[in-house]
Amino acid sequence: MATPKVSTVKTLVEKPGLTHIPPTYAFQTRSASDQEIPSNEAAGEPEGPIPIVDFSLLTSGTPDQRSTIIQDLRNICQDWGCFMVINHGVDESLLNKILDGCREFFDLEDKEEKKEYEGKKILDTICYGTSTDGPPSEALFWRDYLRVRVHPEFHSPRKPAGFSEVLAAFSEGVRGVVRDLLGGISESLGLESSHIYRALDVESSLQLFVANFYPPCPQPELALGLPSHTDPGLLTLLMQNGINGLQLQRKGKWINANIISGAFFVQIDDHLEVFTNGKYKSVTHRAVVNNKSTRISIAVVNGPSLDTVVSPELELLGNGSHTAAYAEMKYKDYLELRYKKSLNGNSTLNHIKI
Ligand SMILES: O=C(O)CCC(=O)C(=O)O
Ligand SMILES: [Fe+2]
Repeated sequence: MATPKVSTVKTLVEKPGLTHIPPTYAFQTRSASDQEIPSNEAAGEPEGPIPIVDFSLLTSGTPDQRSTIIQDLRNICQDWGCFMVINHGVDESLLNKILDGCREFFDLEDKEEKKEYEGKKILDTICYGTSTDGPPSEALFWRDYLRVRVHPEFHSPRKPAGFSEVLAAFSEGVRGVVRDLLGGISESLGLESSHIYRALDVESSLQLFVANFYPPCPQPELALGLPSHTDPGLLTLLMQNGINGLQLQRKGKWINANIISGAFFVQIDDHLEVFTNGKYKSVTHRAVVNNKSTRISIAVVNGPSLDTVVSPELELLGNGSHTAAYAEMKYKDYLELRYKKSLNGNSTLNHIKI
């Protein structure tokens, strides 16, 4: 059956005099798990601010500083599953250029370049769309997006001019940060620094670049930008245009992730949860919207290679004294399974939990 075309939220807000959201975007149609905690109520920071990791101490600190940061990473990954990374070495001007480039992409006339990338599937190279990227559902989300496969082969939309060079430099910079973070995380688990990188073929990592565009919404308390979900990869690095809207589920509450300007917000994803046999859990998150400013976020989902079969690492199972809590699965098959379902609430991880 052909997918009915749904207009983007950008087109919707450009119509003059929009004071109410169309009923298909209304929160009441959401699953019970999203309704339990309405979008802006109960959001706060009950456990103190999100931890901050100084990346420069991991890469060029003294041995003492490095071992402290690795111990911090162990505690943070176990307790929070997410943190902000400062001093990551990716040039601030590059971060600004990629944000500007994404805004220009969303500003292209719909009839031009963007049309070519509509309605594609998860493993297609470039996809532009609205709402979530699973199968069409009755409820819609206040979000347009561009998703591009940038590694192991690099792809890019042809427009806007110069975007491709910026995207290549940005995704390479992110891969460098991911490599060193995975090194620190490996050590935090008592493994050799290069262990995760080698075991999960991160050299050929599937790296997905996702730009999310959330225009002002006239009734933000009734709509959501993205529903509750976890990301499928190993680590997601996220940045934004200075407008907050990301929320994390922590100890049964939604809390606001107020991201420091210029920092990367790092999340543990499903496949680090599998690899660590649940010691480090992937973070459930969602995006709320506001009625004042357009929010753009960029989430880079860094995975193993598509052909890597991921299973709980034997060395972390204590030589057989713990049993594996997740079944093994090829990353490619996991992605296909995940994008067959609608995003709302249910984690794909539940399919492989033993
Ligand atoms: O916009 C955000 O803050 C969240 C984006 C996100 O979760 C995603 O793209 O997977
Ligand atoms: Fe996400």
